[in-house]
Amino acid sequence: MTEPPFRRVVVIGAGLMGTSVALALRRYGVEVLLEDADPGNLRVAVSLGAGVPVTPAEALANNTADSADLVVVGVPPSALGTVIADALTRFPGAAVTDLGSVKAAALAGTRAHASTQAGLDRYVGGHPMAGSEQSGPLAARADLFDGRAWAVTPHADSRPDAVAAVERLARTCGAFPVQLSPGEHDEAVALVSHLPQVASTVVAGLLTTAAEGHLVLAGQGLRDVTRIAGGDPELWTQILSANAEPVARLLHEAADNLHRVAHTLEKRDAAEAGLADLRTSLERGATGVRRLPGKHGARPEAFSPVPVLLPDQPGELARLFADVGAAGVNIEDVRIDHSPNTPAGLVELWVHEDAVPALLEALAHHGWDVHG
Ligand SMILES: NC(=O)C1=CN([C@@H]2O[C@H](COP(=O)(O)OP(=O)(O)OC[C@H]3O[C@@H](n4cnc5c(N)ncnc54)[C@H](O)[C@@H]3O)[C@@H](O)[C@H]2O)C=CC1
Ligand SMILES: O=C(O)C(=O)Cc1ccc(O)cc1
Repeated sequence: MTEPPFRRVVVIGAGLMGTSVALALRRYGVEVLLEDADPGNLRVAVSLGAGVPVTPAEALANNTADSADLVVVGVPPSALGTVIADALTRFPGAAVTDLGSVKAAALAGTRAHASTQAGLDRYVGGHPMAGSEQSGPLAARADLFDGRAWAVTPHADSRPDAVAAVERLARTCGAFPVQLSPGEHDEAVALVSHLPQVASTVVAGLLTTAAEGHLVLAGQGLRDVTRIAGGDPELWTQILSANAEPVARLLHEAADNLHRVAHTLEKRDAAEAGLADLRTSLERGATGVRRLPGKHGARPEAFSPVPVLLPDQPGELARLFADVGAAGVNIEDVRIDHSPNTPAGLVELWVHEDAVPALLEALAHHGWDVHG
């Protein structure tokens, strides 16, 4: 049997993220010790098979301090500085990383709380770019990070072996590491994570006053745009306030763009030029979305959607996948639009452009209702 990638890893904070990391490591037989301030969360994480529970006192008594090679801190942003600094003291032989969404503030908090700056060279920030709008260990998944980016953010004094350990953690969890400075990371996530969160929240907020009868019309587009608005308000208050300046700058820019669109719509009778402005805004959005990388951070590929009507009966999705697989067509992505009160769902199979003719033929052969 091949050697596990780590001997022993301590995860502090066994919520959604910490427990997902622990479950991902357990797949490779890594020994995982779990700590959490909330005994209920700790119990759930242990019952899911994420690792062995320890209290800080037990960790010391068991000599864990000497034998852990890595400590992963998965606590909320406001607790990161104290918990990382404490871990550097308690585990003098280990590299220490965290999963926090904002990196400059985590580093500053660690510096402020560290009893000695000497151990700081074992700290390397980390941020898996995967998660969910849910929190707590019950929502954890071993495959949460598969194919996702994982930001690794060394500071000027980070040791190369600590950086290597964090990159190994990312790869072991199925992600691909992307190295950035803490400041560069915070600028990047302001755009790719924090601005979308606020935009989703603002749109979803408008739904609170909508008439019930109007909400029945909601389709997949609205659900796509508002899913992340369901995230924990306390967690997001901490994330956004820790990255306030870059996020506020982008929000002002987005607000200017929204004002321009609103203004154009109000003046639409005035001139064709107004419509041209509107078209330009819509085209800019379409151009932006095409810039998003595809699977594993690769250049976006030419995938096409093939919508199939799926009867709402047990086993239909499995039958559809089996028919597609038998035709030798690889499904790159799947979206399911299931409107309430309908006896069927719409499944969008995203496949390589070249595979579309073979897929259509196979679907017709097996009697599937291809939509549109
Ligand atoms: N939720 C998400 O989708 C993502 C979250 N993150 C980051 O991951 C970190 C954890 O977030 P989640 O797992 O979503 O939160 P969570 O609320 O599911 O888990 C946090 C856990 O930390 C524990 N905890 C709090 N203070 C502690 C302390 N002082 N010592 C030990 N345990 C403590 C809590 O009891 C809880 O079990 C945050 O820093 C967040 O910014 C990063 C990427 C995605
Ligand atoms: O649910 C999703 O799709 C997310 O994007 C979750 C998420 C939340 C916070 C992060 O710092 C990173 C990812």
